[in-house]
Order: sequence, then C-alpha cells, then structure tokens
Amino acid sequence: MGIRTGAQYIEALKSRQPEVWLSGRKVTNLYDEAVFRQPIHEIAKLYDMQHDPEYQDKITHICEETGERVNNAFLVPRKPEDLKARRATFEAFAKATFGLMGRTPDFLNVVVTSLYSNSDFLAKYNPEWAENAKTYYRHVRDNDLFLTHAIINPQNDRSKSSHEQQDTFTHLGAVEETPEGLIVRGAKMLATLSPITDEVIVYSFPGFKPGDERYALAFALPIDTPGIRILCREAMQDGTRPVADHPLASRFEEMDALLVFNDVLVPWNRIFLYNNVEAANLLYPKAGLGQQPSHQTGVRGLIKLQFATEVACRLADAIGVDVYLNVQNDLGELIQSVESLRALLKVAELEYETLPSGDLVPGYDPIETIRGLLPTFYPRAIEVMQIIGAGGLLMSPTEADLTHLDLAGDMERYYGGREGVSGPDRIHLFKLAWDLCGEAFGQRLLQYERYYTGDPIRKKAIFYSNYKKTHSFALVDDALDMPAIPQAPKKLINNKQLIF
Ligand SMILES: Cc1cc2nc3c(=O)[nH]c(=O)nc-3n(C[C@H](O)[C@H](O)[C@H](O)COP(=O)(O)OP(=O)(O)OC[C@H]3O[C@@H](n4cnc5c(N)ncnc54)[C@H](O)[C@@H]3O)c2cc1C
Repeated sequence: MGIRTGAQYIEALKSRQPEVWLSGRKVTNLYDEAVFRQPIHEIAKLYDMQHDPEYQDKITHICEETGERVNNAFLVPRKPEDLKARRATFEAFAKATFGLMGRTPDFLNVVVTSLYSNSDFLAKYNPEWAENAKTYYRHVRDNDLFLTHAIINPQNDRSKSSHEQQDTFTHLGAVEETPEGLIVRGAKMLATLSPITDEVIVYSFPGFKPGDERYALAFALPIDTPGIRILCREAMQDGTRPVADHPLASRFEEMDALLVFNDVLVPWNRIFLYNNVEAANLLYPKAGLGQQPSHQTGVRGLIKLQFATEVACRLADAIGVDVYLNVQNDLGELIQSVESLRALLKVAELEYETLPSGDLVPGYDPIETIRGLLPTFYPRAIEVMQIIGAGGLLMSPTEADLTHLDLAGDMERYYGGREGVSGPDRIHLFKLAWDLCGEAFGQRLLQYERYYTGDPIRKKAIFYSNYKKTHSFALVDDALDMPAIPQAPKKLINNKQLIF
C-alpha cells in the first residue's frame, strides 16, 4: 500500500475497538470521544502531508524493495543525503505540530527501521528474532502504521529489579510458552497516544539482572489485541474547550496511558527478544534504538524550543518590556539556547558515524548532547515566558468576552498592548503562551522534555562513561608534557651578576 492518507488512518482507527479506559469508563467510540477527536485530526494531517505536492518529494521516497512510495522515516541511511531526507520528514512533522507532539508516527517508525537494519544483533542470539524484526519493519512500512511504545515498568519499587517486586507479574513478563506464542502478563508505561495508534511495540531500557529472564522481552502487537487494556491518565483538556481559548492545548494533547496485558498471546512471529537478559540489556545501545530516534527527537526538540522562544519574544514585544536590559538578557539566553541546539544538530549530521552494517547514524556526542541540554533549556524557556508574561498571563478573558459587543471597548482599552498591538491580538498571544507555560498541558510538555527518552541524569552518566572510553583527554597530557622553557642567559654588567 505505501503512504496512507489521513482518511485511511481514520478509517483504520474507526474499524477497531481497543479496550480504552478514560475517567472510569470504557470508551466505545474513539473517534467520537471529544478528548481524542482533535489529536486524531492532527495525526491525520501528517498522513495527508505525505500526499501534498508541497511535501511529498521532501518527506517520502520510492521504496527500492516494493516500488511503492513510503515515508522517509523508513529509509535506512546509507549516504549523507539519506540522513538529510530523514531530517526533512522529522522537520516537516515537527513544524506542523510546533514540536508539541513528541510521538508522531515518524518517531517509532525510525525505531522499527533501526531494529530492521540492526537485525544482525538479534540474529546472534536467535535468527528467528532477526527475521521477525525484518518482517515487522516491512509490515509497518508497507501499511504506513502508527505505533505507540511502552518500555518502562510501572513505578512500584525502583530499588528492586523486576523479579524482586512483590507480585511476580507487576512488571510485564512471560507467563508460559504455547505452540502459538508467548502468554504475557503485567504492565508497561507510558504509552503515549496509544488509544489512537495502530500497534504497540514493547521493549526496554537496559537494567535487567539475573533472575529477570521472564521480563527480558521485545515484541509488537496490534493495539486492539484481546487482553490489552489501555488505562488513560486524567485528560488535561476535556476536548470541548474552545480552540480560541486554548489554541495549543485543545489541539495537541497527547494522551498517555498505562498498558495492562491480561494474559495476552504474542504470536512467535511477533517476538523480537525473549528470555535473555544479556540481549535485553544490549538491545537499546546495540540496535540503534537510541541514536537513530535521537535524530527525530533532536529535530523535534529544536523546533519546540524555537517555538517557545519565539512566543517569549513576541510576548515581551507585545507589552513593550523588551526595552529593558533584564528582559533582553533573558531572551538573548533563550535565542542562544536555540542556536546551540541548531549547531549541535548540524554537527551531528555532518559528523555522522558509519556503523559496521554500513548504516549512517548522526554523531553520538552532539546528538546525545541535545538530549542532555533539552531538560535544562526547555524548562528555562517556560520559566522566562512566565517571568515576562507575569500577571498578564492570568488576566486573559475568554473568547466569549472578547466577542461580546458590550465588552468591546474594555477589550481594546484594557487588554491592548504597546502601540500597534490591539486588544484581541494581545489576548490571543497571551492565551497561546498560557497554554505553554501555565496549563496542565504545558506542564506535561515540560515533563516530556525531561523524560521523553529515559532519565536524563542516568543518560548523562552513561554519556560520560562512553565519552571516557572514546576520548583520552589528551590535552591534559600535552599540558603535563610541556617542556620547560630554557633558562635565559644571566646578564653580567661590570662583571657583576644582575639579580632581578
Ligand atoms: C510526558 C511523557 C511521555 C512519555 N511517553 C512515553 C512513551 O510513549 N512510551 C514509553 O515507553 N515511555 C514514555 N515516557 C516514560 C519515560 O521513558 C520515563 O518517564 C523515563 O524513562 C523515566 O522513567 P520513570 O518515569 O519511571 O522515572 P524513574 O525511573 O522512576 O525515576 C524517578 C526518579 O528516581 C531517580 N532514579 C530512579 N531509578 C534510579 C536509579 N537506578 N539510579 C539513579 N536514579 C534513579 C531518577 O533520576 C528520577 O529522578 C514518557 C514520559 C513522560 C514524562
């Protein structure tokens, strides 16, 4: 089939009925559920972009294997142009959502592509796993599927490993092997957008200990597989708030969920890894599951930071406070953080690495540095927005006030900004900013930048350890090895030595 349209994505969504729980009730019609309606359409728009002449050649390509047009996220990068082609997709999707939707289809499609192109790693442990990964990649690519992922165990007792938890099946684990496949039980989180995706892929970060064999798992299933229960968190908007009042929150809310697997059958041909602690610990670093998707997250993160920075700048300008040194200093700092990420991304793409397989990946040091900086840069952008917007952020009237004839004079007089910024202009801008820096929606976006790909603290520690392995800190040796400067000859005047 190749690239889908938005309508085809929606049609597929309407054709299935996953078990979705939202605020104590089972959702029987996902499409008509107000909370999901707008995000479904935002995702559909991305699928439509693949058919838009303005984007098609930039974000899709003809698949060599099938002759069909597919998204660039499925491209296995073999030359620098391929990395650029991938980036074009990441950028187009991120710009269409202002970087606010982290789990757009391109994200996990890159993960599946990495699994495919690094299937040799899986083959070392079990050739069937490698074959399954390759077949699954083709399935996702050729049907242009939208995936969610659930890789984290529930937060029960982090001081204990999976097999040490109170209940054997709190963490997702294998119950028994059957001729048809593996029965799995337990939970995984935090499956963002899961209610409106086609399939779920399950794998893990490293951290397995001997005894954790049953939890060492990687597999994929359709999201409506019997036994999968999707427990949504509380919605941050109810789907009925006016778009004009919440231009971002009403559009881009990504629902997060706990996935409970109640004795779910995973067919053998959907298993990518099982019962092997060593393989499970090496999967993430060795199968490109960090470095390849980091390209997508780096591009998306840059656009989100740029958007937040631009909102902060416009906010300051609208009320005339960007004439003050302190405000200019804060905004300059944000712009420099955007420029830092932009430069890092360029370097990561220019200084790409070639894996033994021949695949190109963005340079590890710069791409991982983006990941390390975003949890500081993004919250700072939000803080600056709050500081600059100050009390004004809390004073925005509703669209109903704004459009009421009796209030028109007040709206213009008291809500207008500096000369040239009308009441409605300032109100709309401040509402946009409040969605980002005040609403629960905005707080989730901030938490997302901290944790979207694991614990930033442990990630930085891993980065340091890797850096130490690959860099010898030779400048220090150079400094220690500097030869002493030859002593200047002592001067004699009238046969007397001069002492300085
Ligand atoms: C908005 C959002 C969306 C997300 N979307 C997804 C998704 O789609 N799919 C998915 O699978 N995951 C998703 N995640 C989950 C994300 O991967 C995790 O939040 C992240 O890996 C951190 O794990 P945790 O939340 O369980 O925190 P924990 O690991 O429980 O950490 C809690 C705190 O304890 C500390 N800590 C815990 N263990 C250790 C340790 N061993 N050593 C040192 N310090 C430790 C951490 O530093 C942290 O401060 C999402 C998270 C957020 C916030």
